[in-house]
Amino acid sequence: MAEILTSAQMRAVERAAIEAGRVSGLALMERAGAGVVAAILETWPALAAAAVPPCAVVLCGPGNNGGDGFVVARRLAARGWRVATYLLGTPERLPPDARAAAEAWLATPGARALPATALAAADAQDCRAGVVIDALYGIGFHPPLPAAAAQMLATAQEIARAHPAGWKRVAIDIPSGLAADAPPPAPLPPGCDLVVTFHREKPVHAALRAQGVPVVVADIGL
Ligand SMILES: NC(=O)C1=CN([C@@H]2O[C@H](COP(=O)(O)OP(=O)(O)OC[C@H]3O[C@@H](n4cnc5c(N)ncnc54)[C@H](O)[C@@H]3O)[C@@H](O)[C@H]2O)[C@@H](O)CC1
Ligand SMILES: [K+]
Repeated sequence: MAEILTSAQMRAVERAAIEAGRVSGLALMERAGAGVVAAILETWPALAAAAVPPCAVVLCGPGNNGGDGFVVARRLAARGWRVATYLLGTPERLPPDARAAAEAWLATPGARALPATALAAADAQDCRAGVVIDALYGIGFHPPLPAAAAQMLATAQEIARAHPAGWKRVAIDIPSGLAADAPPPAPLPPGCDLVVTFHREKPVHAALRAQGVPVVVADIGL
C-alpha cells in the first residue's frame, strides 16, 4: 500500500528539504504547478491537441495553494491557452512564494489577477473547451469554507456544466472545502474531474478515489 502522509507530515517533509538546502519553497511550487499541467495534458490529450486554444479559469486562494494556481496559469498561457485568474484576497497579502508566483504570472503579457467578485459563468461562454482550476485552499484549510470561496466554486460548477463535454474541473492538492486529514462527506459536494496532489496522498485522497474521483500524485522531487 502506498504511503499516506498527513498534512503535518507533508509540511515536515517539505521543511526538511528546504532547511537542508536541497530545494526552495518557490522551486517546489514551480514543480507542483508543472505537475498539475502535466497531469491535465496526460488525462485529456484532446485538450493538448486542440486546434483552437482551450481556456483556463483559475481560482486562486490566499495561500500557497493559490500560488500553485498562478504557476499553472503561467504555464498554460505559455502553451497558448487563454487564461483568466481570479484571486480571493489581494496580491499584497499572499505569502512570499505565492506572491512571487503571482508576480511571475502578472509579468506575462495581458495577464491580470481579477478580484474574486469579478468571476462570472458568462466569462467562459464563448469557450467550448477548457479547465476550471480550483487553487483556493490546500493542506492549510480548516472548515468552514468562507462564503466568498463557496460562491467561486459554485460559479466554477456553472462554467463546467455549460459545456459538459469540453470543460473539466481540476482541484490542486485537495478539492477546496475538504480537510486533508479527514474523510470527505458522502456523497461528495459538487464534483471535480481530477485531483492532483504532491509527493504522497493525504488521508482524504483514498476516500475521494473510493467515490470515483481520479487522483494523480505528482512527484515534486522531495
Ligand atoms: N512552498 C510551499 O509551501 C508549497 C506549498 N504547496 C501548496 O501550498 C498548499 C498549502 O499552502 P498554505 O499552507 O499556504 O495553505 P492553503 O493555501 O491551503 O490555505 C491558505 C490559507 O487559508 C487559510 N485558511 C484555512 N482555513 C480557512 C478558512 N476556513 N477560512 C479562511 N481562511 C482559511 C490558512 O490560514 C492559509 O493561510 C499545499 O496544499 C500545496 O498546494 C506546494 O506548492 C508545494 C510547495
Ligand atoms: K484546492
